[in-house]
Amino acid sequence: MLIAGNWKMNTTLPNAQSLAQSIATGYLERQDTLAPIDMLVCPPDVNLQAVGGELAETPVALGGQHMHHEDAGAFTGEVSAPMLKAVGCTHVIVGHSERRQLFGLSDADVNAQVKQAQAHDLIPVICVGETKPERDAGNAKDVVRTQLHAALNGASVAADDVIIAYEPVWAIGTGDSATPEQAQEMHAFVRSELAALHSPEDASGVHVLYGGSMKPHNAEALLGQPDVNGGLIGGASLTASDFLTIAEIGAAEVAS
Ligand SMILES: O=C[C@H](O)COP(=O)(O)O
Repeated sequence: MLIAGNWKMNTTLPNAQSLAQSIATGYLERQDTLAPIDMLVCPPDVNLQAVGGELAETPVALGGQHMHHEDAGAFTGEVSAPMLKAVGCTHVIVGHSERRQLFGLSDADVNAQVKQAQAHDLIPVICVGETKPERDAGNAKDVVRTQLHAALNGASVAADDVIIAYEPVWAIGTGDSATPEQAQEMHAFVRSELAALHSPEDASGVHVLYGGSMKPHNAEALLGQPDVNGGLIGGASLTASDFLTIAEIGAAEVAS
């Protein structure tokens, strides 16, 4: 079980420090409860180092939200895997739908970034998911299959090397999450595709996270699905109490 927060383009430095302090304090108060699960936060790049400092006494991991597939060079505005590593990141989100839709990220870009992350011992959290028209047309699984196969072409699918996040685009930031049944159906499909691509052994160990309006009120039902191994949480990760409540729900699921 991995509970991950994607802060997106939110938090100035003081806000990020304050949020991270609250998460650290809350984590330490609940550490016996939360010990069985993994946690990750992905703040804006400019706040990574400060957030890492605030979380230093906890096992909460640090991740980037995006990165370029080259080590360095004339790529104004981008960050690289070595830069993320140097500030303490262990993970990086790759292929978020907002990067795909708003910044033109292609499947080929996602693939290059996945391989670059793995080459630098960063675990890519690969986001896949369909739009509403694609779901309504009955194409959701085809879209996810295409994104998944493209992202993982030539990459490692060992459980320690990759995380998949199923994020239906229509559920992101809308308050309209997938139903637990919809999530389970797609997560099982993702796992079957991973098994076909590589091996059932690898596929069974890969974390497949759900993202899209996961909140304290719906986390139990979503995290209770057998193929849902955690959440990639946007809005609710910006409130420490909500993020920690979801983590507690995840821990309870592990314990049950
Ligand atoms: O990366 C996180 C997802 O886009 C979910 O965001 P959300 O929880 O605000 O819907």
